Amino acid sequence: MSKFNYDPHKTYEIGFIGSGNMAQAIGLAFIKKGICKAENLIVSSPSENNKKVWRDIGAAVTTDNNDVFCNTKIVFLAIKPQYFPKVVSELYIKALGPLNILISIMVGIPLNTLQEAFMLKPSVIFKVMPNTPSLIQEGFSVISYQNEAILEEIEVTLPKVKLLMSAIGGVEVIPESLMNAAGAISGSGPAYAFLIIEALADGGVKQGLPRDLAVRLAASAMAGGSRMVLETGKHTGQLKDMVTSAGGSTIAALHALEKGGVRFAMMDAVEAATNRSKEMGEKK
Ligand SMILES: NC(=O)C1=CN([C@@H]2O[C@H](COP(=O)(O)OP(=O)(O)OC[C@H]3O[C@@H](n4cnc5c(N)ncnc54)[C@H](O)[C@@H]3O)[C@@H](O)[C@H]2O)C=CC1
Ligand SMILES: O=C(O)[C@@H]1CCC=N1
Repeated sequence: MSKFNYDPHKTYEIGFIGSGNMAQAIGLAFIKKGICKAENLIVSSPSENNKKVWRDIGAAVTTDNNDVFCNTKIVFLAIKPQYFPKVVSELYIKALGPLNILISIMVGIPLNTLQEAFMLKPSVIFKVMPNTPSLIQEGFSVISYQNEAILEEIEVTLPKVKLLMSAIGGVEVIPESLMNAAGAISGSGPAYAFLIIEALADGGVKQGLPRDLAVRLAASAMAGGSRMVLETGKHTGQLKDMVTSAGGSTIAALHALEKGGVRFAMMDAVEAATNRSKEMGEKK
């Protein structure tokens, strides 16, 4: 077992079981926003991959998940859902230390599966679907908790979870029944945006634009359009009509997009991600 900066006698504020892309997007943002000092943050994963960034900022790094689970107040489960059964089987569930909030960001894994595995008070376990723009504090997290949670207890823990996630972007508490569909848009959505930006840039390159200019133009148009939806509150159709001059260039492009089935494809994408999320949460 390799450990770096790890103090077995210390209680850590925030910990991640799994130190990969999403853990980094959240954890590094917490440190950048001053939510948690690096020395009070601990991560674990079996391999030495993606550990350098954590060492470089001075976080505690270990290969033993129990160093996180048994010594940390707020623990994020940031492993792939496929690894969850093995990970939880190796945790000292009964040797509970200072843990007072457990946040699963694993797509698909339902709250009742987490409850059965950890047997914690329902007000301790949360399911959160964040996204990678959290890294630049432009994320969005949907949050759900167990219906069985006692109101007085959830009124203590839920605000802490909302405060954490709101430090790195927007937050919304929703019923667990909506989490798969919500994650299909907000969790996976950044990947859809990157694909669209890449495709628009390809179109620009085909018309003679330098690649880097085409990418910047595409990304700015997507970012600006998104900000207009979020900040004006206008209907997307109204905003689209503000761009689409009669007989102009935009309507010609929109015609091509509709002919290419872009709307159909985007709806299919959300359905595919929702179904895959449900599938990953099903007990094997
Ligand atoms: N990447 C994203 O945009 C989002 C990811 N998520 C969820 O976050 C979780 C992690 O996803 P990513 O960060 O993208 O994957 P990743 O592959 O980048 O990171 C997974 C981490 O888990 C570690 N790991 C593997 N086996 C382990 C074990 N037995 N014990 C401890 N750590 C172990 C790996 O070494 C790696 O550090 C997944 O459940 C995913 O559904 C949720 C929302 C968005
Ligand atoms: O692709 C995945 O499974 C994860 C969950 C949402 C974004 N990435």
